Amino acid sequence: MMLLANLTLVLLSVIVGYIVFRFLSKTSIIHVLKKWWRFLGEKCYVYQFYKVPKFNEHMQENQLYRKVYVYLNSLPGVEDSDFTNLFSGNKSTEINLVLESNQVVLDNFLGARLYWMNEKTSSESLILKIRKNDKRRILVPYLQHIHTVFEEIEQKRKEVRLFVNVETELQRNGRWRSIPFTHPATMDTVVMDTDLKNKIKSDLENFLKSKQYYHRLGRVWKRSYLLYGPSGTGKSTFIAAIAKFLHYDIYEFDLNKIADDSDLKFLMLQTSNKSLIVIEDLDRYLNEKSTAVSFPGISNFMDGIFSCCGEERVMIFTMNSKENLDPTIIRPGRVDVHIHFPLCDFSGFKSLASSHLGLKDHKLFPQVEEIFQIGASLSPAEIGEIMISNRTSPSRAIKTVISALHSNNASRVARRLSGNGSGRGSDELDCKSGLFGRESSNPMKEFKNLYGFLRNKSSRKASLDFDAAERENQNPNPNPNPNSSHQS
Ligand SMILES: Nc1ncnc2c1ncn2[C@@H]1O[C@H](COP(=O)(O)OP(=O)(O)OP(=O)(O)O)[C@@H](O)[C@H]1O
Ligand SMILES: [Mg+2]
Repeated sequence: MMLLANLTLVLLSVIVGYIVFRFLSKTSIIHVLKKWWRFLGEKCYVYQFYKVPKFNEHMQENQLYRKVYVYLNSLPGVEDSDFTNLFSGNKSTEINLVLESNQVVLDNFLGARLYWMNEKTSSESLILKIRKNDKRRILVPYLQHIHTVFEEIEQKRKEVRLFVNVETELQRNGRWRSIPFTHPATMDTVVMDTDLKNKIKSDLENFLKSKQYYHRLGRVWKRSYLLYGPSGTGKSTFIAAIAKFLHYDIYEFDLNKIADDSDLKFLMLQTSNKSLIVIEDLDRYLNEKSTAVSFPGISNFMDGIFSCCGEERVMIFTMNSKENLDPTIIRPGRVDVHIHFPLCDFSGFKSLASSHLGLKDHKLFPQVEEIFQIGASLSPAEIGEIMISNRTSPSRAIKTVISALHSNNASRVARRLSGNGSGRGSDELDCKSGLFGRESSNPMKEFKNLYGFLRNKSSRKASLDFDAAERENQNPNPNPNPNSSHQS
């Protein structure tokens, strides 16, 4: 009897507690209590105040004010402030929160609480309130942190531009012409092995944070990527995605419009930092010797030794094939990361079906998988095109992909029978006709192996190679890598 009464009492207290909690959380009482609590807590400390005025005594704008202002308006704490202004941003859907005058916004940094007030009296200024105990420990790193965040925000706001070099005679306006870069590709829209994509993203992010590291090594702060694979596999699209990801301008070098080595150097010196330096189809220039720039000229350019005045460049070179090249052109240090873009396999097909047709599964998928397994393949560009033209009927789209794969397979077998299909050179010839042979019998498996290779063995290689697993297996003693610690 006693036990039952106790149980009822506990149950009743839980119900009452729950109702009170619901009531408090639905009303503002809990916020009022929190505010009082904070107010009482604040009274127990001694504070120091710093004023950041908007203008100096000569009425010139204080750059620090602008940095702090942009930083504060990006803080999640602005949303919690009692009063916040809403403004439309640069893009039509963008809404910015801007702190109202005399509102306080709270920030946390390295375990310390900091209070900012947007003071608008006779002169505008921002006031920082910080506990005296915390001041010595955090003030300097906190101001550096504000500077870094401000730079990141500014970089993201900046319009990305595409620069192309023009012939010498137009020199009076400079050699670069630019337009806003509005390519719609993003890291999300590029079809690629997810692990590999994440690995590349984090490689880029690590690069951005590595200024001190590169300087300590006495190296130019640049990172170079080689994107190679058959036509239509997404190399150029991936460059666009990287530019968006980094918010970097693109400088695309057309080597046919460059007079000689010193002209190349001159153009490089005219690029700005925080930019992508791109040479598309580098293998074509080198193999066909179609440019007036010499081999050492290109090598020096790739080494980044021209970036005397600015840095933070990401260099990207694309190629259809690494074969038939002088290997020194893509040696470690000159090219840091090799990324293979293979033809589609079944998993790539499924990603395209999902993005282009909204299909996660379909009764014809097993049939598609089967034909991929016997070695047929198309480029993502070809499969994507078929899907776009048949997007009103997913079944028709898949059937068309199946017949395209069948005819690819038939021509592959015919080539093999006629003795022309065994070498990689002939695969590349096929690239030009639009129907491709495969560089490996199972590119995605190869991709995954390669990625596994990167994860397990990158610490021993100077350049990351997403296509080196097989070579690595044949060579149990690869060169040790002195620079690997920042790479993975
Ligand atoms: N992996 C992919 N993910 C998404 N779209 C792709 C992919 N590969 C190709 N495409 C689509 O195919 C078209 C051609 O791709 P892209 O120009 O990037 O190929 P590429 O590898 O640069 O070819 P090339 O070697 O001929 O220059 C683009 O419209 C792109 O949207
Ligand atoms: Mg391309």
